[in-house]
Amino acid sequence: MTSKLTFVTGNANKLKEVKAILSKGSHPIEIDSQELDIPELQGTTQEVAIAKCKRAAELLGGPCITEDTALCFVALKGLPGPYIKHFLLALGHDGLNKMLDGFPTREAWALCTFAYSAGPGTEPVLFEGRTDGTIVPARGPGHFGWDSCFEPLGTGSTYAEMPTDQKNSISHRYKALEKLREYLQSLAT
Ligand SMILES: O=c1[nH]c(=O)c2ncn([C@@H]3O[C@H](COP(=O)(O)OP(=O)(O)OP(=O)(O)O)[C@@H](O)[C@H]3O)c2[nH]1
Ligand SMILES: [Mg+2]
Repeated sequence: MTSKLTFVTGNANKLKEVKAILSKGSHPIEIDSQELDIPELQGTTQEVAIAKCKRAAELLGGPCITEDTALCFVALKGLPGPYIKHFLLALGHDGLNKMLDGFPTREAWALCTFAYSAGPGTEPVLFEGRTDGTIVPARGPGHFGWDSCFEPLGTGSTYAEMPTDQKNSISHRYKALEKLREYLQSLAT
C-alpha cells in the first residue's frame, strides 16, 4: 500500500489500538487519521457502518476506513449493540451490570465492524470481528469505555486488566482488522 490509509474516527483509544495492530504482522499497514463529525444512523451494525463510511469518503473525497463497535448482551437479544456509547454515558459500568440483574445470563459479545471505502460513490466493504465474554463488575483501569466490565471467555481477566498486546491479540478489533488486512493485501497483489 503506497499512500497511507485514512482511518476516520474521533476515538483516540480506538486509533491507538488500530495503529498498534496494523503495524504488526507480515504486511504492516500504516494509517493516518481524520476526525470528522459524522452523524450515526440508527439501524443494524452493518447499516450504521456502511452509512458512516460512505459519508466519511464523501467528506474526505478519497478512500478511507471507519469502525463501529457494538457491545451486545445475550439477555437483551443483542442490545445495547451499536448504541452502547449512549448506554455507557448514561449508566456507567455499574448501570450496565444492573441492566442484567434478573436475567438468566450475563453473557455478551463485543462486535467490531470495519468499513473500507475505495472512495466517494463506491459501496463500502465490511469486515467484522466478534469476541464473546461476560459483563462483570468493573475491574482494571477505566480509561477505555467498557473495557473494565467485559471479561472475554476463558481469560479470567477483563479487557482493561489485560496487557495491551494480549487484548490486541484476541479482541473484536483485532479479528476485524485481520480480515481488513487480508483484503487490502489482495488489492495490492
Ligand atoms: O471498552 C471499550 N473497549 C473497546 O475496545 C471499545 N471500542 C469502542 N468502544 C466504545 O464503544 C462505543 C462505540 O461507539 P463507536 O464505535 O461509535 O465509537 P466512537 O463514537 O467513540 O468513535 P468513532 O465512531 O468516531 O470511531 C464508544 O463509546 C467507544 O468508546 C470501546 N470500549
Ligand atoms: Mg461513533
